[in-house]
Amino acid sequence: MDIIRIDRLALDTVIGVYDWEKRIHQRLLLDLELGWDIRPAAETDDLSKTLNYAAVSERLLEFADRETFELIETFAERAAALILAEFQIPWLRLSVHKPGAVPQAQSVGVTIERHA
Ligand SMILES: Nc1nc2c(c(=O)[nH]1)N=C([C@H](O)[C@@H](O)CO)CN2
Repeated sequence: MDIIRIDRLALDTVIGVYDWEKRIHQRLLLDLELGWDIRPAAETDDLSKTLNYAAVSERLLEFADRETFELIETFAERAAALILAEFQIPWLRLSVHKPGAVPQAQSVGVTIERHA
């Protein structure tokens, strides 16, 4: 299985367990590894035969803009389910980073792997 990557996709969303967090937007950074066979696209040089990373990114930005979350775990699971279902991806690994959540850390986060 080949991998199509999206690195450090920046999203602003309402996320957090504390009351003050429910009144603001905070930045999340996503790393995605999306399982895909890239050979049909490489052989034909045809975008329609591959997974369009721009379309995936746009869908995630829209999702983050419309929804609210408490936990980054919830964000990760729901984002993974959405991408698996809508883009016919067999497998993905998704990391969600929340920069600044712990002042002494560059970021905190979760990583999940899911199959369709
Ligand atoms: N495992 C988690 N721990 C914490 C989360 C979370 O989403 N998952 N969230 C918070 C707060 O929202 C924090 O980010 C505020 O700074 C605390 N722990």
